[in-house]
Amino acid sequence: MFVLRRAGRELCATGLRHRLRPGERATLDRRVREALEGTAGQGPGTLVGALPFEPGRPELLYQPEQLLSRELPPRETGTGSMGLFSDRDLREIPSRAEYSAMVERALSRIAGGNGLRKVVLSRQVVLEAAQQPDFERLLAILSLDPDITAYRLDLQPDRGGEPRLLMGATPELLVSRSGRMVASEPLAGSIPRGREPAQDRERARALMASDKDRREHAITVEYILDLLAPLCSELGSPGGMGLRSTATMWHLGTRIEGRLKSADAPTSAGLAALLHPTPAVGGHPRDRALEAIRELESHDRGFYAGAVGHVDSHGDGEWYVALRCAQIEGPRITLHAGAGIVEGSVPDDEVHETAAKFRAMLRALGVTDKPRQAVEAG
Ligand SMILES: C=C(O[C@@H]1C=C(C(=O)O)C=C[C@H]1O)C(=O)O
Repeated sequence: MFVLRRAGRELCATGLRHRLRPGERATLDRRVREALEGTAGQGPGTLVGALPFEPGRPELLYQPEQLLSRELPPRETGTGSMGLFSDRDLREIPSRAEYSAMVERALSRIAGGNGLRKVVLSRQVVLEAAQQPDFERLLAILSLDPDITAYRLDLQPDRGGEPRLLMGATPELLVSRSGRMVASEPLAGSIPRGREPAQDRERARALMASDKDRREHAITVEYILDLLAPLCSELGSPGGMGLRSTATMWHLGTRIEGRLKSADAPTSAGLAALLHPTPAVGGHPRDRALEAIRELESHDRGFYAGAVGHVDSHGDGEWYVALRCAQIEGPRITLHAGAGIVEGSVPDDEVHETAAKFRAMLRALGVTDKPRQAVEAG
């Protein structure tokens, strides 16, 4: 099953009819067009799926058996919890001290003058549950935050056995295409929400005023504008940079909108492949950042920080950055979170930022106070 659920709308796909032919990421747009032409008139005219973080790894993209797009009644808002981990423990990989040391190493590289300006480093929280979570319920709880898009992706849609899933609640639009209109809404520069309203407002103000976060943000916006500019006749960010929030985080965000020069421009999947990974999840310059991530991170990102979305036979569709997610394999749940490092980043702050980014999923899973303190401290 594949589900994408956001304010008032849900796209739900079941079954697998045709899997996209594997190939180089640079050929994704062509392969997507071929698949949509080859299956025209048979089954839904849409492919759904995800791109993994690593550009060299195979995508998971397929034509489903059924596709249902429907309006949803206004969402309930609030928070909920599954109470799954009452007496279980949680492991942080790498440990906070090791993550902090990774950030130091990244800062040395940035200062080292090889051109690296930004790198996003991530870490994991691994939970061993007593039982496999109820996926429907987890998605429903994640969907209570009106500022996110909740998603569910079966990682082995054509195989039986123990389910392997990616579920999450992302605040970030990588790219959407509707006819000639293209949009992207990168987020970069973050601070955890405050517990009290006055503290919360103060944090938002501090984020907007932070030179380090503004630089981190600007790198991402410039990168996306540079890549989209050759394809667009009009392109800009009319609203400029502003604050975005989720139930647990403040972010700096910019909505970028453009008009494609030609109807033959890349499909939404092709645009996702062009932009991904942006400096919001990789770094800048892209290849240097990917090299640094491969050397400094010891875990596999899989689909975390990749892109999840859909594309139809007109090329339309939307792709979200696969953030705030958990990979679920039976009772084992792996959460991922990362933070952008630029000159001026403070290792301890990045530890706290990543801890806060785990919160939405940990709360939904109902991790009890003991492990929650371990992750939420600060
Ligand atoms: C990498 C993550 O988030 C990304 C990094 C951000 C930052 O460094 O400020 C902000 C939003 C996301 O683009 C994550 O949530 O794991």
